[in-house]
Amino acid sequence: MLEVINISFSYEEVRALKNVSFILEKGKHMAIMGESGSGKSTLLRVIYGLLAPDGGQVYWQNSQVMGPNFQLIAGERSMKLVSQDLDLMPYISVGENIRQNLSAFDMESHDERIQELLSIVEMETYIDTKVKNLSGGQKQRVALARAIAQEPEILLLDEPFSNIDQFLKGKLRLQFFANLKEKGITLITASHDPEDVIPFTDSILVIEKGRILAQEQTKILFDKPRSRYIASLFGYVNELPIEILKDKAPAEDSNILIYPHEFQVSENSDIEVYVVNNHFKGSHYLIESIAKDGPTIYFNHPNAIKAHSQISLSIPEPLINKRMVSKNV
Ligand SMILES: Nc1ncnc2c1ncn2[C@@H]1O[C@H](COP(=O)(O)OP(=O)(O)OP(=O)(O)O)[C@@H](O)[C@H]1O
Repeated sequence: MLEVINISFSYEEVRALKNVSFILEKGKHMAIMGESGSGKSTLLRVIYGLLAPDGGQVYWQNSQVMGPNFQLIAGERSMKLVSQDLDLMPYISVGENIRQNLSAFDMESHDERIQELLSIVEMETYIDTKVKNLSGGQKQRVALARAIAQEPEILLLDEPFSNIDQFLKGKLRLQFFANLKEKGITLITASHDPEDVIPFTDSILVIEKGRILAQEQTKILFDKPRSRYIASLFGYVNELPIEILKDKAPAEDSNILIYPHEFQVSENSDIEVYVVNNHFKGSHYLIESIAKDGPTIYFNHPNAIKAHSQISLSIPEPLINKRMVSKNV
């Protein structure tokens, strides 16, 4: 079990982490999500032992992770961090970069293991290529393979797929995360891309301005987000005044959060909108519209809808109660 207890950290003027606490069970996969600058990378660096916190402690399997002031080589040995700067050696080959992270024992099995690791990230054909000649996405894939060369107990990933193209990303994520689960490796992934994490994590830790807003199972967080900030981590969300539901509106001074795919187009319903624009999304259109009483509403529809058309939208009843948020959040 990883225990992060009351961690605070400042970079001179900036208080990057404020009283951060959470627990992660061994073998579980968790994402840290939050806007740019919210403290995700800093938190990973404190957990790994690269930064010494101003206050608080980190424990892995009941022993304390000692920070840089207590170790000759910074970084906890049972963990691996793949940071945004990747930390590869540019002038040696892909294969040799990985070999550097394999154990000094069992040397006869190294070639086989390097092949196996490169196949997980689909880089077998680059084994002899110097790292300096790779693209940004290819370097990320080598860094991922290198990080699991000697199966760490915890893997910490900072925006691990940010430079990898869409063609490969889907398959790579499936293969890579499935491999970690199979090996029982505990995982923390910092990301602001919902596609990177939602299908692959057991839970999400939401962070804003260095404070934890929520730690919840992924599906629960999506179904019942407590604020627009949290819902926005899953993609675009509409925040509408509850009065838009007319006589169905509960007598509360709240807003309601609705994702674009949740609206239903139905005749004579409460929300009448005029279509402004259509945005093609591949499997559907995202329709931009304006409600009669003012707010802009985005909803999904299988087809494009003519601009200026009048459409009636409804919100499924079960969503109404669980999506109300205070107007001040
Ligand atoms: N080396 C540094 N010196 C001073 N301030 C820093 C340093 N690194 C980060 N910060 C500040 O600390 C805060 C948290 O930064 P951090 O990099 O942890 O955020 P993040 O959530 O990982 O952002 P991103 O998603 O853009 O990578 C930000 O306000 C940032 O400007």
